[in-house]
Amino acid sequence: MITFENVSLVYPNGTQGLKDINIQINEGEFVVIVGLSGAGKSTFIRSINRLVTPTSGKLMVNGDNILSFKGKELRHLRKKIGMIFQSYNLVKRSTVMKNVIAGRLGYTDTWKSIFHLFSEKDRQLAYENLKRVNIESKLYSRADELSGGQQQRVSIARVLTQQPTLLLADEPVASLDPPTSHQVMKYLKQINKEDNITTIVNLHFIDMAMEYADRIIGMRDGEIVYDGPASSVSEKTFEEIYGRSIREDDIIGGEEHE
Ligand SMILES: Nc1ncnc2c1ncn2[C@@H]1O[C@H](COP(=O)(O)OP(=O)(O)OP(=O)(O)O)[C@@H](O)[C@H]1O
Repeated sequence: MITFENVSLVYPNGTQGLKDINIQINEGEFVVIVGLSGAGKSTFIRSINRLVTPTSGKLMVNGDNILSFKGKELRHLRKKIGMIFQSYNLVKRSTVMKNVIAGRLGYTDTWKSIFHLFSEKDRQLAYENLKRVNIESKLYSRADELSGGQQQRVSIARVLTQQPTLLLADEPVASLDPPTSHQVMKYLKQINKEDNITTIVNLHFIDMAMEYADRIIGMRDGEIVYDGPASSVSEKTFEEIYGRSIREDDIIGGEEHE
């Protein structure tokens, strides 16, 4: 369980990224955060694995206030939180397998990881996870030989190999075309349901949010301005969150290719 209690974040230049956030996210939920560019979605998500550090309040993750975490505690927290980025963050010149097995780094002694001494069990786990996202045939390809959608699937396999209890995805489909975006979102949703991994995704397309979210949190100017089940969200809700009428470019459209 994740609880934000009066959490605010002021960046060093004085910009207020988060303003007095109070919210609870329960185990196993699939939450989508929506809001215009600059609303604070990334800041919210990155606070949870302390890529950014809120400047006041309490941020409880499974009973601990992670805002006081340093060193070993922080490494332990990050080991259990998988992160998916818009830009995939793969090591481009490395093979798919090497990228995926890197998910085990948090569990491997430093000296072993330097020499790539991963156990057979770790290799098997990496392979199984590549199979889950249907990309095992690319095992020996270099990451930069793959399409954007394939690279994002590899990054999902890497995160699964980390065996996280929580998955954060910061605009995971922002660089993909509509069919590929649906495919990636379907994998994320499937993993959330099958493995009961709490999943928090930032998205800016409202049709995607409505299709895949169980719960939608709307942000504007660093504040939470909406929180409710996806089933009760309408175009009007988004207009309230965005503070303007909905435009064509707020919708991704399309469907997954079979
Ligand atoms: N490192 C930083 N230093 C100063 N201000 C920042 C920093 N990172 C973000 N901000 C500011 O904080 C606010 C929230 O940004 P954030 O990136 O969280 O929004 P977002 O909703 O994720 O937007 P986007 O979809 O464009 O990434 C914005 O005003 C942004 O300019």
